[in-house]
Amino acid sequence: MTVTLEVADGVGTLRLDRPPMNALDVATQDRIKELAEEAAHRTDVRAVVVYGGEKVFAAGADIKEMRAMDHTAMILRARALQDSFTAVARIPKPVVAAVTGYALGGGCELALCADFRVAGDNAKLGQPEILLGLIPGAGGTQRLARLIGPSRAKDLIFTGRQVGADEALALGLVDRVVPAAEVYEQARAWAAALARGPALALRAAKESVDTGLETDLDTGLAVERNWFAGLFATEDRERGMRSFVEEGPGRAKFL
Ligand SMILES: CCCCCCCCCCCCC/C=C/C(=O)SCCNC(=O)CCNC(=O)[C@H](O)C(C)(C)COP(=O)(O)OP(=O)(O)OC[C@H]1O[C@@H](n2cnc3c(N)ncnc32)[C@H](O)[C@@H]1OP(=O)(O)O
Repeated sequence: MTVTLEVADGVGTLRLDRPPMNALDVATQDRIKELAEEAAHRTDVRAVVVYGGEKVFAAGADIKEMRAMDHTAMILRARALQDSFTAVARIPKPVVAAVTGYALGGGCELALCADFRVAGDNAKLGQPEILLGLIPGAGGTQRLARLIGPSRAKDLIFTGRQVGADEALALGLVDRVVPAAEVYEQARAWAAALARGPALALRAAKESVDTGLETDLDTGLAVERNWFAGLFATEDRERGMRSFVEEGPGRAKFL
């Protein structure tokens, strides 16, 4: 199986395993969607790590498979591909991408669907589709521009160039750079800390920020206030405020 979901201590690891470069063929794309939806619904999954293994995150869509495709096949396939990655982006829980080695094309687009990206110091990210006469087709033109800004996104998409970990950090494309051997450990620790947090409040925060990026300010403010008011009905809110009042400054933290 090219993609698995391993769950332990509240963290679900969505693991790509299609040697040598985790090229994302149709079967892998469809499996990512299935497991992202599973992770979204499982109550024993409170945070997710997307991981490609020690050597590579994913070198993109499977060029050898794509080469055999014609325009009509791609018209039929393109939406399913976007939906596969959107399923990851729509997981209503914190998602951390553990980026080792290459995250190119669809690989970078998959990492963009996470809330956070931890990159190894040898990581290389980019959207090289232009070198194939294409553009990103799995959400990259939208998510990359939203994350790092339109001109920086256009630089990477127009040129197809790869950026190393330090430049990716400076661009805001990744959030943390760690020694390559520690990527999964650090990403999982981050996810595990978030998994200890108030699940509904985390879901509310993610949905409010993400919806706000996709709509007008009034609608975004409406989403925020509905979630804010709704959270007053939760035990986490009771517990959090009680802890502050009764325990003072040393009150419990989850991060
Ligand atoms: C009927 C339906 C059919 C549907 C089919 C398609 C579905 C829809 C898909 C739509 C996707 C749209 C959005 C995404 C687009 C893309 O991602 S386009 C691809 C972007 N990625 C790239 O351009 C990277 C290509 N790879 C490289 O540049 C290099 O391989 C590398 C990553 C820089 C590593 O170089 P190096 O270390 O020198 O290793 P190599 O020898 O090049 O590679 C090792 C083997 O891995 C194979 N490989 C690498 N990348 C891919 C890939 N993307 N697809 C397929 N295979 C890949 C490479 O061929 C080598 O294989 P072997 O020679 O057999 O060892």
